[in-house]
Amino acid sequence: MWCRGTAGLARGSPDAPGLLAMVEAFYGRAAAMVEAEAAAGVAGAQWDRLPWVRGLLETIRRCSYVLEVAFPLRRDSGTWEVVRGWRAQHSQHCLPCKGGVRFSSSIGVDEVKALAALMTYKCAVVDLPFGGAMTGVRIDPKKYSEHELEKITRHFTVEMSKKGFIGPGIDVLAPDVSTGEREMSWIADTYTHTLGYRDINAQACVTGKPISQGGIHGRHSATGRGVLHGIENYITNTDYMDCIGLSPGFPGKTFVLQGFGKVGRHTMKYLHQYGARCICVGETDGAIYNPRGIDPKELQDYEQVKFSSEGSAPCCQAGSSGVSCSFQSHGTIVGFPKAEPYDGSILEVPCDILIPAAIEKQLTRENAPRVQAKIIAEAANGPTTPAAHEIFLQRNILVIPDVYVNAGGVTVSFFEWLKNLNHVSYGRLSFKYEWESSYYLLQSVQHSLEQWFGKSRGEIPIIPSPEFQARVTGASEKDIVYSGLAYTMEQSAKQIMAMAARYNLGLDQRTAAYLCALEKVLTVYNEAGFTY
Ligand SMILES: NC(=O)C1=CN([C@@H]2O[C@H](COP(=O)(O)OP(=O)(O)OC[C@H]3O[C@@H](n4cnc5c(N)ncnc54)[C@H](OP(=O)(O)O)[C@@H]3O)[C@@H](O)[C@H]2O)C=CC1
Ligand SMILES: O=C(O)CCC(=O)C(=O)O
Repeated sequence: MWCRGTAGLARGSPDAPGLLAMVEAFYGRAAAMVEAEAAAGVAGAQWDRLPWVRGLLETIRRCSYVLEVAFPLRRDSGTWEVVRGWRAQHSQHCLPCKGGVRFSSSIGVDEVKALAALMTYKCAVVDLPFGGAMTGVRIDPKKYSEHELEKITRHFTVEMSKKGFIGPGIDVLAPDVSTGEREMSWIADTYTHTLGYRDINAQACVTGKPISQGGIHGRHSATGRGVLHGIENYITNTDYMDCIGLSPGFPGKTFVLQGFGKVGRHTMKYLHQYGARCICVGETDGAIYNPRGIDPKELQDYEQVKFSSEGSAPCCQAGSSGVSCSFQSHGTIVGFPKAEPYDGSILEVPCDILIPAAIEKQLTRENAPRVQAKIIAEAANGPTTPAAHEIFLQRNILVIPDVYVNAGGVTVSFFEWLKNLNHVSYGRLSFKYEWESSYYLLQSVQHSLEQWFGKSRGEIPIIPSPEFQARVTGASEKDIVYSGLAYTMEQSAKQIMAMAARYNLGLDQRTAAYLCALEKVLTVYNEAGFTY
């Protein structure tokens, strides 16, 4: 295979200042490549084909709807303030739209539009029947009490309900930065008791819920597990590893993680389980380094120290579900005793795999030349600017793009949504039947052997292998979810790699992933038609 594709390098791209400009630059590159081939493939008069395809591509690029909300909040202190937020529905080529809810003091309408567009492309890459959406609420959640956060979440949900920006068939929300099960639970409860009260599927208006509210086993860890599989599909591919000069497989590889939140901590756990060694973790308030490796469980335990009855440290936030909390927390990785504090830029630490799992625009024209990893797995959305993307291509660094590698979360959200629409958990109807089928199968093998060979030496024992035994007795909803997730990530990796080969893109997997997404969305628009 070609390590350095000719197509990707030909077009330079300015280092886009904003996330929206970045996503549009990546989109524009893929759109320009697909245009001619797409025009050749559509029906209609020769002269009309290119304008038609260009019209479709421009329609896909633009965000379809944005709801801007401003509402008053009475603080616990008795003062008032106005909270602002947005829900963007980037594309309705498939319904419902799907995407997370972010609480951040730096979010604005353009970031929300960009993140919604990424959701459209991501869902298409992993073949989920959703358009893309995103919510941003401009608050610093650390400055609000739980009671205030609940009021904000519920108020925002009501506003979205009134305007058709939430509903199981319209627009389905999910966790993102600084939101989790607790907020999803408030959203589900608010919607089902207001606009959704006559809808038996109302719970499916949001995913990432606690199990008691219709959540699914495995959603917590889904994005991290998806990142594991996303990297696995490349790191076990000898062609790609030869290109970047890395031996295949996880064992012995080192990695650096930025962001020890919901996505980062699970990514760290799985990579560690698969034999890779985390040597550096960075958070907003500091970083830690240990070249011999940092144990993910020990780090998590340090961050969330078990509650001691006399203790007085603040209660943890992670996994918050509204129920009383049984942990005390350092609330930080800083001070972890089995690592040194690290003062430099963690993105530049020598390692095999760099995993930005925090926020956007971390890898830029400025620091990209100093990155020393061979693989960058974009667990976060939009961590790499277009200029950095070009630098990584030139430096033969493999970037596994966000629209593929962090799609595990939304994939399992899809499974949760289906579970809610089906009103039954995965496997409930079939587990016992399958167990009995396996039992009867073994029994009939035993009887057949005994009929053939006789029973002179007693019954012929049939001993299931541990793997078979575990499969028939130990299957759970989580097993089914994990297997569906692994399958999805594997299929999509194959599609992206095939696309990269078709367009001679070499290591430019981002453009290949965008091309996969574009082809699929284009097909929907082309076959459905898109104007009145
Ligand atoms: N949750 C999900 O299912 C999915 C999330 N993503 C993406 O993954 C990323 C992380 O999301 P998620 O884990 O859910 O969010 P969380 O809020 O759970 O965690 C984010 C973590 O990153 C830390 N952080 C923020 N800024 C920086 C920084 N500049 N340097 C180092 N650490 C930083 C935060 O610390 P602090 O709290 O102190 O600011 C926090 O610990 C986002 O880009 C999100 O869009 C992608 C797919 C799915
Ligand atoms: O599960 C979802 O719908 C969205 C998850 C998410 O935040 C993302 O994929 O960026």
